[in-house]
Amino acid sequence: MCFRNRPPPPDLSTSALRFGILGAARIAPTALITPAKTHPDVVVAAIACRGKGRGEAFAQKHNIPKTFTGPTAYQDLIADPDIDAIYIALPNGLHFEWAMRALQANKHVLVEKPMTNTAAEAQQLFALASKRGLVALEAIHCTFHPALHRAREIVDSGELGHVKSVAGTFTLPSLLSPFFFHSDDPRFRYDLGGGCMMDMGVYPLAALRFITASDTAPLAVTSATATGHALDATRVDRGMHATYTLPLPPTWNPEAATKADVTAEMTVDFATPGWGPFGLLPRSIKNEITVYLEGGEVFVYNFVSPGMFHYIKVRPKCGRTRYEQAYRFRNGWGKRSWDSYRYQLEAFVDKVRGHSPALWPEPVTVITQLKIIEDVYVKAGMPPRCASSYKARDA
Ligand SMILES: NC(=O)C1=CN([C@@H]2O[C@H](COP(=O)(O)OP(=O)(O)OC[C@H]3O[C@@H](n4cnc5c(N)ncnc54)[C@H](OP(=O)(O)O)[C@@H]3O)[C@@H](O)[C@H]2O)C=CC1
Ligand SMILES: O=C1OC[C@@H](O)[C@H](O)[C@H]1O
Repeated sequence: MCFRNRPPPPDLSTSALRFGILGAARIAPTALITPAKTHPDVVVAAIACRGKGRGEAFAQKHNIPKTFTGPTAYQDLIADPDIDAIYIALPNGLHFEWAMRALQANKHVLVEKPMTNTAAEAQQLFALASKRGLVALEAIHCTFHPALHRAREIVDSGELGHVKSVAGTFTLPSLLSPFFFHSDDPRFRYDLGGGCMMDMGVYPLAALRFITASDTAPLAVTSATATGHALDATRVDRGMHATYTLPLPPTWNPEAATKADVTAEMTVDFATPGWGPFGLLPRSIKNEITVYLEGGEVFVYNFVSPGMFHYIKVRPKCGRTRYEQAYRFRNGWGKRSWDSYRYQLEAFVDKVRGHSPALWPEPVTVITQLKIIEDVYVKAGMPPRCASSYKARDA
């Protein structure tokens, strides 16, 4: 548990950005409702939920003034002229349709990760946003946190020389898995864009691309091994291990850029089995990135939720190991109390307001990541996630 000073609630300006949420999702309070409480320019104004009772209870619990329920709830919320931006916290396979519908209604969109099921869909979505002058952001929150920026800075500083390889792991032990997911979770449904690579996989992939400044470069997938989920073993991955070659900018590692010897590796799992006799010994949660450089290693503990707690271990081959933490940017910007979701919201609002966010992923970053995910599935012998049947009228 983390005890940190919370700043007092800000005065809301009357012109604050008015968010509507699609889906009374578990992640909505963490990703938007709580961060919005400390953002002076954001109001969560409406929630849309298919179930009447659930929607009303959610609205009451989170003090959301307007509730849309029933089969047309999502479309009704999107059509509300009182709403400026839509937060889409639906199963992955529905992101494209509802983000497109929201953009068509001239709303900005904050879309949960992964942005869409396919790279082509993300391309279409960004094209529409750009055509209409709207903001579209994929909510890979950890890359907005100063901790990942600091790790990138250390790697980039050259103090440990050139990058040789990078590894990211985000796994949950099988013992804890049932506390996180029900058996009917959309994460296990192929038709809803499920699979561990689509879910937990987006974090190490985005983080290792970000920390090594290869976030706009196409990674070549060199191997991928999926462990099928018991509910749909040939299409839905419970776990995924993938390796890549990483085209780092030549200024970083000229030798490697020509020999393509910078490698990346990632492992994700919804439910890593135990080990030892009969697999009875439990594993722990793993949530870490390591960059191996010529002169040592940079290790980030808890790269997924660094706002809660994290550390960056810089371990030179010669010399003393040091530990760093970064809850604010080096220039002092940010707040110790902000988590990654709060930094992400700050960036979103800055973009809508025409200011320069501390980080803004270009469409190519998001589209490339989805293409890499498609390649991973193919390499692992599983079908890439299916495209939405939704046909946008204005795309
Ligand atoms: N940024 C982050 O840290 C996290 C992001 N996520 C992402 O957020 C999204 C939602 O995840 P999570 O909060 O766990 O999801 P939940 O299962 O808690 O909620 C999903 C919502 O989707 C709606 N929904 C609409 N159609 C369906 C359907 N066919 N089956 C199931 N639900 C449906 C439901 O809304 P209704 O209320 O209308 O019934 C439900 O509330 C995912 O894309 C996931 O990847 C998830 C966890 C963490
Ligand atoms: O942070 C997370 O951890 C567990 C995942 O299933 C979830 O979707 C993800 O965003």
